[in-house]
Formats: sequence, structure tokens, C-alpha cells
Amino acid sequence: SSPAISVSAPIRVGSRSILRSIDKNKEEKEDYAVELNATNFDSVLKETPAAHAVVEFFAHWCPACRNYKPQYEKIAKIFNGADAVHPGMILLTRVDCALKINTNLCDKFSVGHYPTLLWGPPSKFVSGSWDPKQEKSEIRSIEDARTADLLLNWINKQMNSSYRLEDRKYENDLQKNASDIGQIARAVYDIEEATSTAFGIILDHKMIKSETKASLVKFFQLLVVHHPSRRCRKGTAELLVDFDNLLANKEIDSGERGEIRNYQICGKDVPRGYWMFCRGSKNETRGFSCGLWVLLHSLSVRVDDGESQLAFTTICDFIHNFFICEECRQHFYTMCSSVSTPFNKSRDFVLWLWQAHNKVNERLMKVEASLETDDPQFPKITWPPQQLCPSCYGTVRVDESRPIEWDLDEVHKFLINYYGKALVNLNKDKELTVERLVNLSDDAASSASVNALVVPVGAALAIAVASCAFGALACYWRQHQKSRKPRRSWN
Ligand SMILES: Cc1cc2nc3c(=O)[nH]c(=O)nc-3n(C[C@H](O)[C@H](O)[C@H](O)COP(=O)(O)OP(=O)(O)OC[C@H]3O[C@@H](n4cnc5c(N)ncnc54)[C@H](O)[C@@H]3O)c2cc1C
Repeated sequence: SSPAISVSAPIRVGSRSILRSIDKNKEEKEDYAVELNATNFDSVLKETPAAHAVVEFFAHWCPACRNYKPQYEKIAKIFNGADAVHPGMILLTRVDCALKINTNLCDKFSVGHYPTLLWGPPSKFVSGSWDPKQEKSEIRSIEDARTADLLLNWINKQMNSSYRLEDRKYENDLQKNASDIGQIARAVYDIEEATSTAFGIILDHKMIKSETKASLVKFFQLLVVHHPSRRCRKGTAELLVDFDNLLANKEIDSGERGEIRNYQICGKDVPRGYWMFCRGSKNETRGFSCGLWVLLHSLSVRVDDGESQLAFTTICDFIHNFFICEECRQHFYTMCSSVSTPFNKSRDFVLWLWQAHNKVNERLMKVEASLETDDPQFPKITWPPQQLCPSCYGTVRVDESRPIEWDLDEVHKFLINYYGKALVNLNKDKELTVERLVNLSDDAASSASVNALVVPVGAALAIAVASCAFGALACYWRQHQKSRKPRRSWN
């Protein structure tokens, strides 16, 4: 579902001004920043799904504010509303302090000059206030944002992001443009969304039990090392470290979830509540299950030969224990169980997953056609289509009724490229490397005497150490937590 922002056009007090603003919008370009006033300020900021808000306090008579408006609008256009280039993350708003109704509101936020820009979590603005002298406020003043570029740079610094003014809206036009491999690039958002959604479902349905915990820990280890999104790797690593504490071990089987219920596995900006690559043309189609497939494929192409069997069993167990669609998990598990020889090449595992997905596609082609439950814009196909990977097709396919003669080397090459390189991490952060982890752990060691806490050696740790096969990273990380916690901060 797309983020619902209840107010998308400027709202002013009085019906005449509403009409004026509508007319103005027709004549001029639409305003993207949401205009707030004392009556809707709290409700809009309370309801927004965005994790961050910018409030511009201005006065309509102020010439500098009028000149600033096009700059501010450029940024609002990128973030505000479901059709924005990067929807759902930041809400840009403005308050006209020259309107009597807003006098108290502007006072509460210590507006001393126009325009004043404040940044913070939307909830902190609700019934909130701000004082420049106040320390430790989550609301911060944006000092130098005279131009759209400067404002976006400031935002990028806060969010560790790399948004650009030139970013264009992602059009999910796979069907129209099936040969465009670039479409997959934005799927990293959906993988993050799927990871966070999966974790949310696991918690909501109290699925962590003594008999499923080991399988979840193994899956987390796989994510720590091979998730394409850095913030999910980081979030999962931190979760793994604190798993026993967060889970309140003794309460697992009683269904309690301890502190873990508040944990955001891919960081505080995810989930965002919408899908990009996996957005269906109807609300109920695609979304999570599509995101989960893309996550699994992107994991498969990242594992080494030596990890392939463990990655296979980890994914099979994860789906079996935690994918709440009964038919899907049963069917997938049957496919898993039919594998008799352990994988010792990642290529075989990658191709197995591709084939398994195609088997599901082929089954669903028939089911969806008879029940008319398909997404008309995204019918199930045997994948990849020839337009996307001509070389995957060993021979030119003249007769559609004959089985495809796949060139498996080419399919493998294609999958590695598609779910590997092409599916890039859009966050420009430094990579989480083994070296960095080692340094972090050393840092933690040097400060151990001051702020170390003893982490109980619980079942999760034993399981984690016993299954240290996903590269050095997860293993190293988990083992170093035997006697101490690392610092919370990663930077
Ligand atoms: C493990 C698993 C098992 C499932 N089993 C069932 C089931 O038994 N019954 C059921 O009704 N639904 C099942 N689903 C859901 C179903 O497969 C689809 O995810 C859902 O119908 C949404 O389909 P979609 O059009 O978004 O494409 P999806 O099938 O979700 O695919 C997502 C994207 O992956 C790419 N893709 C497609 N095929 C392949 C392939 N072979 N290899 C690599 N990439 C590919 C395409 O870009 C596609 O857009 C399962 C989902 C998962 C994750």
C-alpha cells in the first residue's frame, strides 16, 4: 500500500483561501510541501508514515521566503506523496507564521527568523516545542539550506543516503520493458521491505519457539553476511549479538516476545509501507511474496561454493518455519526434500532456486488463470523471458509449445549479474567488511573495562558457533560476543 498522506494540497484557513489555493494550484505548478497550520499540525505529523519531517516556518510576506520556495519545493517533490521519486521517507511541510492562527505554534518552535527549517522525527513535533538552547532535542535546526542542493546534502548527511536532485521516479514497467535489466536495481528497497516485513510477521505471529529458533539464527547469519542491503546486514548483526537478551529467553514458549518486538531489523527507516519493483497493479497482488523471492535469489548468488549446501538448508528451513502461506511452505519444502545430493557448487544452488521458482510460476500460471487471481499486468511467466536474457535460450524458440532448451551456463551468468551486480546497494555507506568488524571488535575490547556487559552464553550463541559456516563474518562477529557487548554505535 502506498503511504497515505492525508493532506497533499496546501490547506489554509477559510473557504475563500482554500478556493484561492486550488485555483493557484491550477494556474501554477502544484505545491508538493504540505502546508500545515495550528489545527492540522499535530494530526498530519502524527499520521505520516515518514520517519523524518522537515518543517519550514515562513511568512508569506517575506521576500526571502518567496525566493526560497522553489528550492524547497524541489526537495518536497522528491519525497512527498505516494508518487514521489522516493516516497514515504521524509515529509516536507511548511507553516505560515504570518497567519494569526499559527502565532502560538511558531512561538513554541522559537521561530526567530524566516525561513526557519527544523528537522526531526514527526512524532517529536506533535504537541512539541523547540528551543535552540535545548540540548538533547531530537528536533534540529537545519542551518545552511539556502539552495535545494544544500538542503538535500544536509538530509543525505543525516540519513547516510545519496539522494540526488536528478533522481527520477522509478516506473515499474517490467511488462512494457521486459528487456530492461536496470529495473532490478531498485529492488534493493523491496528486499529491505521484505526482510523487515518477514521479521514483523515472525514477531506478530509469535513464531520464535524453541524448535524454530535455531533455524532463525542460521537465517540471520546468512543475512549478516550476504544481504544486499548494508543496513539489513548491520541490523541483523546487532540483532544476533543481542538475540538472547532481546528475546527474553525464558519466555519464548510462553509466546512473549521481550524487547525484540521493538527491534527494527533494517534500521529505523524500514519498513516504509510501499513496494517498488514488487508493486502490483492491484493492492493485494505481488508485494511481500515477490520481495521474498528477490531476497532469496539475491542471497543465492552471493554465497560461495563452500556455503551453498548450508545456504540451501537454511533457506529451506526458513521458508518451512516462517513463511506463513501454508501451501507455499509445503510446496517449497517438498521441492527442498527432493534434493538428494548436497550442493557443493554455488552455481548448482543458484540454478536450483531459479528452477524451483519457475516450477512455482508454472503451477501458478494455471491456477491464476482459472481463478482470475493474477495481476493482469504481471502474469506468471517462465523466467527470464527471452527479451531479458536472449542468450539463456539455447536455441531460438520458434514453437512455444516445446520445452525451452535453457543454456544453463548463460542462465547462471545472467542470474549472477541480475541479482548480484545489477541489484546494487543504493546506500553509499562504507561496506561492512571483515576488517571493519575486526576493528569494531577491537574498539569494543579496548573499552571493555568501562562499558562491557556480560552477555549470557545462551542457546543462540551455541547454535551460532556450531553453524559458523557463512564466511568469517557472521562467525567472527558472534564469537566475539561471548564475553562482551560491542559498542552500540557503528560510526
Ligand atoms: C518460497 C515461495 C514459495 C511460494 N509458493 C507459492 C505457492 O505454492 N502457491 C502460491 O500461490 N504462491 C506461492 N508463492 C508466491 C508466488 O510465487 C509469488 O511470489 C506471488 O504470486 C507474487 O508473484 P509476482 O508476480 O510478484 O512474481 P514472483 O513469482 O513473486 O517473482 C518475483 C520476481 O522474481 C523474478 N522471477 C520470476 N521468476 C523467477 C525465477 N524462476 N528465477 C529468478 N527470478 C524470477 C521476476 O522478476 C519477478 O518479478 C511463493 C512465494 C515464495 C517466496
